[in-house]
Amino acid sequence: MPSHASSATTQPPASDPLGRERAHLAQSRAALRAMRADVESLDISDVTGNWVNAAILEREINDRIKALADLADTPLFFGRLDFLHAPGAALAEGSAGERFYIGRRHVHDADGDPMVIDWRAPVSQAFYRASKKDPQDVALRRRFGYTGGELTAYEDEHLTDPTAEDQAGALLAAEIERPRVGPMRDIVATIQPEQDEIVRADVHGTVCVQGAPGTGKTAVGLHRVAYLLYAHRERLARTGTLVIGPNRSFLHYIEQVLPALGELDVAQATVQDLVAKSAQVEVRGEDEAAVAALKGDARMAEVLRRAVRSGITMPTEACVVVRGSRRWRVPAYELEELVRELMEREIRYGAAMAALPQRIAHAVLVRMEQAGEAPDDRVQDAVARNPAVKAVVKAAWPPVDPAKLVLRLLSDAEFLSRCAEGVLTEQEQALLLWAKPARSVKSAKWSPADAVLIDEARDLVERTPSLGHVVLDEAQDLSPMQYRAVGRRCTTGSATVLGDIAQGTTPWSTASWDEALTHLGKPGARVEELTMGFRVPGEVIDYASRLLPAIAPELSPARSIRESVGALSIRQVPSPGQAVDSEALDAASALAPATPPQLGSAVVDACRESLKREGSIGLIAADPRIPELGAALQAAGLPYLTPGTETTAEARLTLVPASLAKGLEYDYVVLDEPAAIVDAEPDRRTGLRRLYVCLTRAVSGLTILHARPLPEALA
Ligand SMILES: Nc1ncnc2c1ncn2[C@@H]1O[C@H](COP(=O)(O)OP(=O)(O)OP(=O)(O)O)[C@@H](O)[C@H]1O
Repeated sequence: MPSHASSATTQPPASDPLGRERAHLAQSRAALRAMRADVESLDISDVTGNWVNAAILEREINDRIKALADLADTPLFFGRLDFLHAPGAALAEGSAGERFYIGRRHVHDADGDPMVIDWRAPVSQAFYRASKKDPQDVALRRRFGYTGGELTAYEDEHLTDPTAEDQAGALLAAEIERPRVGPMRDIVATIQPEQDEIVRADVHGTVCVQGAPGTGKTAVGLHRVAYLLYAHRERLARTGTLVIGPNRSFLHYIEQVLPALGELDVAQATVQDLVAKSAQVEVRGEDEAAVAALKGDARMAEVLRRAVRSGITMPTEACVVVRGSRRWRVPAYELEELVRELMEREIRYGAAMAALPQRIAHAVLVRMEQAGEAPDDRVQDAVARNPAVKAVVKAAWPPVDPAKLVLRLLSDAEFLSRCAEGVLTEQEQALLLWAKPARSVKSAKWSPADAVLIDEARDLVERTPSLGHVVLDEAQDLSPMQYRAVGRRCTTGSATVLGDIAQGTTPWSTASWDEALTHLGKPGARVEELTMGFRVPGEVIDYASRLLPAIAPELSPARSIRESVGALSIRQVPSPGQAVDSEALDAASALAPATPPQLGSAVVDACRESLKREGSIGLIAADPRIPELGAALQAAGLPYLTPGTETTAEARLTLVPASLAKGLEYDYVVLDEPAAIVDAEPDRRTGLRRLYVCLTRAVSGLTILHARPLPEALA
């Protein structure tokens, strides 16, 4: 079997297979260095005519140099495929019997022959999908283990040999259990078949992924963007890609994954960032839950549609255009017809406003022609700009400022009632109105939900530009109006929607994916389910899943890839004079759910214990308990970070408010007082869902400390 590695001059003997693989790695590294040196030595002085081109080219070259960087602590390839036959003429890279090394990026030698194949190339797909049942012509799949940047082990699967025993699994387990320090890592080496199906799904279709905590939804979404950028580079570079996450600390946690895969140009934002930017208002206010839920209700779209069009007025007088010595008259009934016709067409308000003067001018031109004149396009444009025509347009189809319009809706009861009639009840209308109406757009205390309304109004006036692909993570928390806001940013593109109904913690959280996809404007999109958990140990996920009947009865519990015994520890901290009898505690907590100071010191002890192990530690607690625990950690001399700050080998403990825990993970989690986490939410189901999120953040171990009784299902 020909191999590019075999051309090496210092080839170790066949009796040292690992040595041979290391030699191929060394040669690949040298080839990558040569590729980088080629780019660095490019002289662009005579190909760039002006400084703008030069700047663009220079940026592209710099990006290319960055993309060709050799990551010191990961080897250039993580796998090898030996095919039995020619993979097929349609495959871009590869020929009969050849051996392929699969890695993060493509590396070729001086002759242009591949040393490492990009994991996204068609030929690499077999690395993720081939199985004994369907070997896809793969004779051998080899997975490499590594420490730092050096290969230390390998594991073989002989897919076409029925007598061969599989050893695969240990490296995957080691990869998953590798202690977490720093931001989220890529999973290219160990993407699983069910995940790969989603990663490589067609760019034209929207995919929605329901998955229990830790099933790899975020990882899959990020790898999907990287895959799509590889497969449709030009198109997506033009239209743009965007990853939407729930908050800044989450975005910070995931921000290194795509650059590590060589993708530097993917935008990241929260829904709030996105709409506040386009709405051009400062968000400084908060709505009460009921008000926010109503503002996020899809019915608001109809209210806004009516509001935007509320100023349209039928002309009652003729339009008289004077040109030279002649006067041209378009009667009121004809103007009305033009306005009605535009109203019936489903075009944006602003586009119709721009079309109306041209329509009126056309009516004038028809009259000119009837009178024997031969006006051309320039005359039509001049007529469209005529003050008489402008005056008619301004009165009939007045300009709309989206923020001012929403301000009026929320302050003017009569206007709101006109726009909301038959859509919202009177009580609902009353709920929407500001107690103290704002004077101006600038001084108004806009809430996040208001910004979404303004964004919707803006889109009714002027089409929001669409991106090529949008990944929407933690989607279950979006309101229908937020789904619409995301949907209009991918009207001509596609989306990957990731979420878990059981982790919905907003009052408006998604009840069904079909409904959510309809609001997104992608009805009928494929819904896939991921069921294998990679984060949470079996014992912990089983424990957390006891909450499912109360929080999402339609979902089945996730399975875990690992059964690590002893991963879960539950400790009750009795306070002096307080019975540990749960009935008594229930009665006590109903009155005043105070938490004894002993809990704080037990929590500090648990943190100290966890810090003796390797990896990151998250202390998760109800938001109101954070100041007290922060003080306790400080008093004990334990330095801690806040979410979004990168953990390092020196600073490994993060104090996490329950409201920010979603999407994050730590090797060891110390969970403070579950009852307080439940109580911090407006209703019990949301509280239990928040607790479910917090219980499922640990990779290796979870310690729960409580003084108050645990919620029933967990007791
Ligand atoms: N195929 C895989 N190989 C190795 N690790 C994986 C794999 N899939 C997922 N993981 C790891 O499992 C952990 C959980 O993944 P991820 O955060 O994507 O899950 P999630 O479904 O988004 O979880 P949550 O619902 O809690 O947000 C991460 O550390 C991720 O790197």
